[in-house]
Amino acid sequence: MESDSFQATTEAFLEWLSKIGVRINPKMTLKDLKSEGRGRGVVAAADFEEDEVVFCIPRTAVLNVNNVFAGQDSGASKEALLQMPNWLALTATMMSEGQQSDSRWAPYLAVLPQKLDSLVFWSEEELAELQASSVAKKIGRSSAEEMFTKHISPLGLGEFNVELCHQVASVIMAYAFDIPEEEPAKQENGGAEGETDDLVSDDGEDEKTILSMIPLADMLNADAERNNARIYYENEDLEMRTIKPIMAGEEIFNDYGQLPRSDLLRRYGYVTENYAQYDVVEISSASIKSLMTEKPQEIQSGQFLDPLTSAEAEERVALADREGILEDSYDVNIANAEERAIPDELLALLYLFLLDNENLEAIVTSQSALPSRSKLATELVGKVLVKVLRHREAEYATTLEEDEKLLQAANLPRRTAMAIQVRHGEKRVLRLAVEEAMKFEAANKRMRPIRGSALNTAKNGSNLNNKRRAEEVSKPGKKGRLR
Ligand SMILES: C[S@@+](CC[C@H](N)C(=O)[O-])C[C@H]1O[C@@H](n2cnc3c(N)ncnc32)[C@H](O)[C@@H]1O
Repeated sequence: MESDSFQATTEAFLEWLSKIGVRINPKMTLKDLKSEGRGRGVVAAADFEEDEVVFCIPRTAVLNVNNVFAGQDSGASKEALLQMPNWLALTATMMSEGQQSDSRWAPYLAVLPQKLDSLVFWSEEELAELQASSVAKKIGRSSAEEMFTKHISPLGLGEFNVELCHQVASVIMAYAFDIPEEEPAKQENGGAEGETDDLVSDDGEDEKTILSMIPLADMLNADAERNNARIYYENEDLEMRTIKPIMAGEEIFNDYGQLPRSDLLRRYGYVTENYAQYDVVEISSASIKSLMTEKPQEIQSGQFLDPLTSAEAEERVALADREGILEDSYDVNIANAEERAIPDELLALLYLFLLDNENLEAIVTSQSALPSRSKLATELVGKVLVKVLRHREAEYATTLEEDEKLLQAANLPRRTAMAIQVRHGEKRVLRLAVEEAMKFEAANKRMRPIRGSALNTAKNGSNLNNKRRAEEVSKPGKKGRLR
């Protein structure tokens, strides 16, 4: 029976862990949580205090390129692996270990899943349910395949096929940790220059890290607000410790990061409501430019903003670039204590598109600079932003309300339900941003004129004298972020 073999594999894994020196707090258990949709998970069998060790893993038990090739100074395989990005080198290493029945890590490899629900495995039809979510363009299936063929195929690992590579690489994406490298190994690891390792995040610090599979540490599930443990790397051993008291019967959760559900689905193949707070929608600067150039925009009934010519739009885009606020796309979020829903840079781009010629020239010649956020948020910027956000929402094939109805229906296939949750969350982000943009009320005095308008625009803008302007500017010619 499947559950018998699942249990037997778990037991063999636990036995192996103790043989290789992993010390496990007897108060933790590794449980079958399949009925709750979470595979295996770590559960407290008795109460834990805050900062108690759940388990301790010697570095030698970790599966990474250094440990697999420990003691081997050079050699064709190792040399080839060192030329690859980290995630690809680990993929090759795991594939190689997976083909050796006497692999030191065999009982560990046996508990790893054959397949996840991460987006790389979705069919075209399933992906279509994500509608206009930007995540659909970030899966990178074919670029990964090019890498497999270029780097892994020539290694002659016996069984090579692209599906197997995807399987292993997706497990790495969902299970691996980037851990600080040990001192003696410092010279040994690293991807080829110029090739980025975008499967895992690097904290951006100088510390050298190595992508590693850490047996048992990767059996912890995660669920945004339920995080109650974390891994510490400072010691010789890697330690999983509680970060708050945990009661008997509670699951022990790691933290996979503040991921929007789109990315959680892409990388880990699941979503939960607790991640909705991190949902995000991308607004491309190209879409804003085309809205500003394509036709007169009705700002409100009978009042129109004339389109810019392509040359005028280009000039403003170049200025945005010079001012350091041009991005390919801007993330609109759900506001929280650390972050605003609508980024300053997006407001600044709209502001530059909407400035009248005199005030545009003042910025071009560095007589004035982009103002602070409160002054960027003019009534006109708000109205145009509402258009941009609604235009973005219209790119999704269904409405927020239709998605709500669909989500209430029982028996949706798992992937369809997850896709609807993602696209529904993104539409909610857009609706909340519209509410915020509608509250913008800073004066429009520097903004381009609106035909048939009661909006307060050019009448003050054209009279603006330099003294008044100087009150609002920060350093003339100052470049850079507004935050
Ligand atoms: C690091 S592993 C955790 C161990 C995993 N449950 C197992 O049985 O191997 C990450 C994977 O666990 C699953 N997972 C983690 N947290 C989850 C959650 N809150 N709900 C559902 N699945 C979860 C997802 O399949 C994810 O890709």
